Amino acid sequence: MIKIENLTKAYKAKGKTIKVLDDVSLEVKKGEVYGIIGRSGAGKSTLLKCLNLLEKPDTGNVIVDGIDLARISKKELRLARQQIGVIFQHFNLLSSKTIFDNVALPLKLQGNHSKEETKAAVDEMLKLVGLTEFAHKYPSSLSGGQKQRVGIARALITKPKLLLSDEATSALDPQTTASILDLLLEINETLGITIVLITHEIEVVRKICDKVAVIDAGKIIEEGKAFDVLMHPKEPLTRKLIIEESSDKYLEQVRHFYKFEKNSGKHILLLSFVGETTYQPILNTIARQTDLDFSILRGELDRIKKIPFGQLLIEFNGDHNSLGKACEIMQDMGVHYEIVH
Ligand SMILES: Nc1ncnc2c1ncn2[C@@H]1O[C@H](COP(=O)(O)OP(=O)(O)OP(=O)(O)O)[C@@H](O)[C@H]1O
Repeated sequence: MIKIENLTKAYKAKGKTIKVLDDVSLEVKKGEVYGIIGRSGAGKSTLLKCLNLLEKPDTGNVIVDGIDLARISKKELRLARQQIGVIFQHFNLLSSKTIFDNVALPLKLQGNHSKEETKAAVDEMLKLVGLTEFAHKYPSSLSGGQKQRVGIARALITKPKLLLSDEATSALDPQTTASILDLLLEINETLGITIVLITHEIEVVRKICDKVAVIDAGKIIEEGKAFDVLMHPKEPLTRKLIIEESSDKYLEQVRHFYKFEKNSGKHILLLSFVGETTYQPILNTIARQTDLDFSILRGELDRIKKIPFGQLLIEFNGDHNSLGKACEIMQDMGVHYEIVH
């Protein structure tokens, strides 16, 4: 669906050249939800804007649905953009227009739809986002989550194949964020629309992304299935994003806490369970087959997209042979473990 090849982009400011995208290549398959995560200033917005040529890359190719957007005429680009919907962090609604007119706007700009067609299309979109009864209200009377629903309806009214999301949930509280992410997932699954989103929140990646790319200083430093990257991050920055913004924070706290008890003879392990292994009686098995005692320091169950996973932070007490045996058992049962201390 999307192929970005060797993209570079630099801005000139005050006589200096700042390289914002540095040889970025990535591929998004049809129907995927693809997340691009990074810290502020990493180049996320610039990369997203290159996907619909709102920013023109200095070099490289932006191929969307087989068309290299950087190498077509303005007229062709206008047509290609009709296949790309965009939603924004601050919704970008027109405050002087009703919800109905905001959603109808892209069709009006296309200029070739009858009043009846437009009404039918807007009604369909408002139903999809659950705002039918808000058609004649104005944006100022809506909550943030409702405004974003209007933004989504407006983005989808031209029936695009691709939806770009520019930090669409960053201005929303956690509960509203969850409902908007659910809506995006429903749209992806029922309408088959490919979604590319940029975010600085690992939670967004965890909830809806199939794939994720981590961007830092204009370079993609890690890329892969969201599940693999979240469970086994390779790069220190990815790990930091996960630890800073998710409940994995406790791992850092434990590292800090146990730093003073180096010779305690205790071993702290973080166990990660994926899919079916989540439901296995691993601790029971270890207790029966080794001389280790254990205490559970912390545990949680969650999902990455739809795959269940669990994490347990365990303090094992016993000799190294027993610990080795426990590690073998975990390996045999498909449980990933990390010796924290
Ligand atoms: N039009 C511009 N002119 C000059 N510099 C720019 C321009 N747009 C972005 N930049 C610079 O490019 C870098 C990347 O900006 P970009 O907005 O792509 O990052 P980001 O990862 O989206 O950050 P944030 O999450 O804070 O929005 C920043 O250093 C920014 O100051």
